[in-house]
Amino acid sequence: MPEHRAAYSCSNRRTIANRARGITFHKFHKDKEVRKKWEVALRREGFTASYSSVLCSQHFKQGDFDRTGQIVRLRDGVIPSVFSFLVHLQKDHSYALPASPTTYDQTQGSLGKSGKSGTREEECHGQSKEGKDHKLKEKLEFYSDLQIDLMAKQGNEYTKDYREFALTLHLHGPKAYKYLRETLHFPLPHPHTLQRCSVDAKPGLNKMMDMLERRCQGDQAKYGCVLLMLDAMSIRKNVQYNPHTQSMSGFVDMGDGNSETDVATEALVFIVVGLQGHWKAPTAYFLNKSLSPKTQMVLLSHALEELHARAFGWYLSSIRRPYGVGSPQGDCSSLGATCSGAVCLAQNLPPPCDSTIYCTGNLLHTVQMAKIFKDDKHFVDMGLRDTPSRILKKFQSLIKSNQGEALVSKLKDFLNTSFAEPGEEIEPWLPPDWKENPELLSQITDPRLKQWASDLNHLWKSLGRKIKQEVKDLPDRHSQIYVPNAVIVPGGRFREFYYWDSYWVINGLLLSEMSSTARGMIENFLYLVDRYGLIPNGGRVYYIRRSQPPFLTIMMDSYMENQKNITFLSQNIDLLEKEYHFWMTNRSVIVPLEGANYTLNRYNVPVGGPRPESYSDDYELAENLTDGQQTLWAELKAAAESGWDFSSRWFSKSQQDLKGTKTSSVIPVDLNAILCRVERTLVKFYKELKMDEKASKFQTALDQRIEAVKAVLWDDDVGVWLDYNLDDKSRNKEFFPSNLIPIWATCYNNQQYVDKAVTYLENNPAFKYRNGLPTSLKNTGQQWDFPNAWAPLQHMVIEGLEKTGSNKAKELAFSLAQKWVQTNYEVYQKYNAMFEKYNVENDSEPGGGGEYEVQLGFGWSNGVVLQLLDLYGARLTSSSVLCSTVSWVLVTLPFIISLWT
Ligand SMILES: OC[C@H]1O[C@H](O[C@H]2O[C@H](CO)[C@@H](O)[C@H](O)[C@H]2O)[C@H](O)[C@@H](O)[C@@H]1O
Repeated sequence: MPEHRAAYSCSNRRTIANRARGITFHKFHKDKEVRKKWEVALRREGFTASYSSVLCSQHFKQGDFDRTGQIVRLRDGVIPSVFSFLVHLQKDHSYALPASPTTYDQTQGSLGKSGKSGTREEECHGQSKEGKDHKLKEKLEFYSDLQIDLMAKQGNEYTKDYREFALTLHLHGPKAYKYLRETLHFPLPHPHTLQRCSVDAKPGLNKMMDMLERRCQGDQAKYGCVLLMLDAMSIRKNVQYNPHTQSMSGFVDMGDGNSETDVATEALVFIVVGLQGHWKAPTAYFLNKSLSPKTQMVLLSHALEELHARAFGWYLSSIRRPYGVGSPQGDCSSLGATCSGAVCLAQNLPPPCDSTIYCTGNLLHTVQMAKIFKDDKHFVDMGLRDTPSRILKKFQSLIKSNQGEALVSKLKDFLNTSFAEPGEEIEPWLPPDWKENPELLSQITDPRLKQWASDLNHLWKSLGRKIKQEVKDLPDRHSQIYVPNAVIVPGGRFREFYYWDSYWVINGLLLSEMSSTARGMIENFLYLVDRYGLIPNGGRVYYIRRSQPPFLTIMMDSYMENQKNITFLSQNIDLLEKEYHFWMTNRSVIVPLEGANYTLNRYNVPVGGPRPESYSDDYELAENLTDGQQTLWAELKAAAESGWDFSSRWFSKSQQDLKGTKTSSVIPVDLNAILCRVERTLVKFYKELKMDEKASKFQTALDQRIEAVKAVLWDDDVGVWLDYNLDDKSRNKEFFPSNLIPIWATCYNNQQYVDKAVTYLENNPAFKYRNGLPTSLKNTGQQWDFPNAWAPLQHMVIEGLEKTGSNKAKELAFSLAQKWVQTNYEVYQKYNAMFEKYNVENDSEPGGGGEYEVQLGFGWSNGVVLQLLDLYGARLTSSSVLCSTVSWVLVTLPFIISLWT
């Protein structure tokens, strides 16, 4: 009767050679109970020993044998314990790489409960799950780059790679393996043969990562969006000698090459699960003994970094912790996650956008950190000359074959050949509604100001841009976001539209009688709300997950005041409301104060990674932080969302510099004032549209906000509105022009607030500067601080004061307008240019500081000057009264002298 070797992967036979090596063969024990134990020890599903089943002596420990007699016998009751299991057989017992389809399904289930998986999946690609067959097909596709090699295999020899592939495929999906082998007749080894193959399944990262990376490059949509699972489980102490690899296993092994003497009692397994496409891949495992939560976190962040470096887009990590080790809450919070109980879902922040060229990945990191361009924005504004996946492939091979100095020079060549210069995707655009002599010019008395206003009117032509059709056709080759209508850009490095800048641009355009251009820009914003649910900071993909101060409804108000186009309003009112809801859903927070709860808004951008357009600055700023890098980067983005990037306004009390930026802890006066004005405008719009229910809904929202602004932001001692800090539970007493924006927004219900605030301004040292109202009184070197002054802030303060009805306020308003116009005019005379910001301290100088050179152009500065000339055209002068007297004397002196002589 033939013998059956019962042990998995055992190839020993009764041969002379084996007998010479001392290998003996042993029948299964007669005793039922002992026999059962042997069967279990074999880990063969459904296996029952028959009379002919045998085990060779290599599956027993030395001490299991009684060698006293002539025949080598097994001692009574011993159980075989030495096996070289393939990893997929280890799963039920110890350190298995969880590869069965059930693991995947369970994962889906647990995520489903938390409500995260579905949401992420939809957010990522918006598709639903597919059927079983499709799953199988996908598994096969997953390996498609290896199929050609397989079909080409000749002869009986299986190469190492080939064996590794076969083992990995079998591990990954036995059904797929069977299908390939039996239905498609791939020359794959029989699963039994496979059992004899040794596999390099050592702890640490395995080759799956490489395969995934290849897959991801080929199909970013399907493979770029992944979930990283970390599973920790207890294992039985089990030290074994593996004759195939001639090594011992069972000790602590972190895959770092260090030999440990402790026996492993725990296994950590990392599995990458495709959120789109139903695939999963075990990518790493570690054997350890009571791993500290901190080390677990280190391993997890390495795994995340690995994904990041290999250009995987979105990822979440789900952590199942072993019982009784550490506090899940503490561990998860270091990753910015929230947990409950022993199971927690750590959500890694999404990157600024999904592009593995413009927003995440090794290419972005390498180019920006090589500092090839003076301004990081240069690289992320370049278009691609080829598909993203081909460009990434080229980059990978460049990296592989070049290091050190050679890399930078090769990178430059690569950028020259694979990328287009910034701006090639847009063309200059002459606004068709541009007019030589808008009515506004005739209202300006000072001839020099009149000429200047005419120059500014001409500037619209140089700031007009139309996005080329190719951006619409091949969006993934451009960082520029497609919008249907041409735009007026700020200028300089800002080659795309900016959200809040456009409010002052549109106001200026309306004064220049260019209402079609203004309307086109508003339509673009409506299109963006419709498409993305928010208006991005600016017209680039790297701005897509953050916005800017919400001016859309107020822009529409400017347009409506000018054009009275009720049809346009009624066609788009829903989108105005949709944008409002974005802010209320994603940027609101409940502020508990003195026993009441108030709903107010803040800037908050839960998005990870450095800002792509300022990558190296952000990266270096956070470089020495042991934890909290992601948090700092998110806070910097929130500051950018405020439009005040950067400012002492967002610094925390304990750290008064850029590293201390904690924007999301601040309830900003200006944001809430702007939303007050949005709510008031929506009430007005709905009344005009005779939609009373909606009007009263927004009236209620407005009333509630006015109450909340009063309770939380009004400070009766200081006599003005102040930012409220959620961490310190206190108001920031520093001067900022934003403290006065509620006047502009009419976000109060009692005139006495205005009177007090006017007195506050009049007595504030900030008011004394002859070149305008500074952004703050702190000189931090940041651009939204002293000594810089910005057009939008001057405008909101001046227009607010002007409309209060108080004479004192109107006087202050005019005085500020005169200072601002004069400063801008003097700088214009000196540099023949308009700037984005100005210096209140030094005469005739633009502003400075911050992370980039001061820019010329400049959209909002032009718009604000035109607005002030419209408001006070008959009174404003190009120089101060003293200066104008002197210049009058100088002009008229020769005439006087001639009369005299
Ligand atoms: O590149 C750095 C930052 O540049 C922009 O901010 C500044 O310019 C914008 C356009 O004029 C303006 O809206 C903003 O208030 C300025 O601080 C950009 O908006 C930022 O997101 C970007 O990080």
